[in-house]
Amino acid sequence: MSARYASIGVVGAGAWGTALANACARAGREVMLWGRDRDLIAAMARTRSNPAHLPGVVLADDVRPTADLAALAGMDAILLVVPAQASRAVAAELAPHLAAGTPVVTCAKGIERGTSLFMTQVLGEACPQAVPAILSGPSFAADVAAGLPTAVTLAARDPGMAEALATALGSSSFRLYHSADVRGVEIGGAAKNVLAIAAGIVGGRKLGASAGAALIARGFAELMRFGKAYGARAETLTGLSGLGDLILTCSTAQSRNYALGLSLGQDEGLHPPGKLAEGALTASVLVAMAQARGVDMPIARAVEAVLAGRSDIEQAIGSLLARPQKAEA
Ligand SMILES: NC(=O)C1=CN([C@@H]2O[C@H](COP(=O)(O)OP(=O)(O)OC[C@H]3O[C@@H](n4cnc5c(N)ncnc54)[C@H](OP(=O)(O)O)[C@@H]3O)[C@@H](O)[C@H]2O)C=CC1
Ligand SMILES: O=C(CO)COP(=O)(O)O
Repeated sequence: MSARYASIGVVGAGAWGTALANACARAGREVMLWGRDRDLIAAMARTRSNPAHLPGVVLADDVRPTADLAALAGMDAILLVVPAQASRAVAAELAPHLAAGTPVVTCAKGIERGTSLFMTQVLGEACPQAVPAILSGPSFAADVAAGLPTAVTLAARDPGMAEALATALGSSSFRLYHSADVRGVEIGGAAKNVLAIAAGIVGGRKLGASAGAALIARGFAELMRFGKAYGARAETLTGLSGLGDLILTCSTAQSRNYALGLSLGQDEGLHPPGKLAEGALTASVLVAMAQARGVDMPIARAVEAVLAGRSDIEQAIGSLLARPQKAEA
């Protein structure tokens, strides 16, 4: 066992937090998994499962569920796995329990509404004594929990820390590539969710596989333009956390963002209700940030207009198809 990062605190006992806790245990780490719902945490400890968020998955023996954030004090590193819009509040609650210099790896995919801040920037404000990092890439919680092969990227500004964390958390089935391009990794995860809603709409409207492929390619052009405008490296955007996650999330209704788009495309409204679809929350801030830097994102704009009720699906599709044909860029 690597001496570094032997103990990991996972903050957030949803689908992804539970899957990551199991992945960390598989990598030989000692894991504490925090959730806010005391009843659910007690049931998880008793039944060694999380039927509320990840049914059918057995919690690894080395994962200790807790409802007490203070119990995470002294953990070598923290994974913050709550929704993007809840990350500031939860990080602020966690802050008093963290030693200076503790890495906090955000695993949420989104941009904070109201502040237009990326997830590591939110962490920097809410938990200033922590060292922010990000984990993102093509990885459904159910696949990771089942031990199916997955590969994601972990980025920290200090390349040595990124590599040590990737080594500590990775295993043969959960492969972690490391990077120093924090901004690039967080942009890919946030933007792809918005574009996945568009892909779902294409699926729901039965526009065909060719249209689906065109949507991914043109969506990727938008992600690249946005990323470059906000300081991402091109090789990150073409990697696991950018193109890799865009392809995954735009391809299957296993994605909650795609499933939301599918429902919109079938004129069934914002279904399935109660399921987290980060893209629906990030769309407006992504579009506003694109506009602020003069980045053209017609697909993201169309998604935002549909979600805001300013456009119906036919108008949104019509506006995209009516755009002037131009050189590919
Ligand atoms: N699921 C996946 O396959 C993947 C998800 N992600 C990302 O991980 C993040 C979390 O998603 P996921 O785990 O799937 O979502 P879930 O809906 O499965 O779980 C969300 C978890 O966050 C908790 N939570 C929500 N709001 C708060 C709050 N204000 N304070 C404390 N806890 C809160 C919920 O608690 P409660 O149960 O009490 O509501 C729940 O435990 C998202 O940003 C998502 O994009 C990334 C990769 C894969
Ligand atoms: O981010 C994910 C896979 O990489 C999960 O996607 P959804 O949140 O759309 O389910």
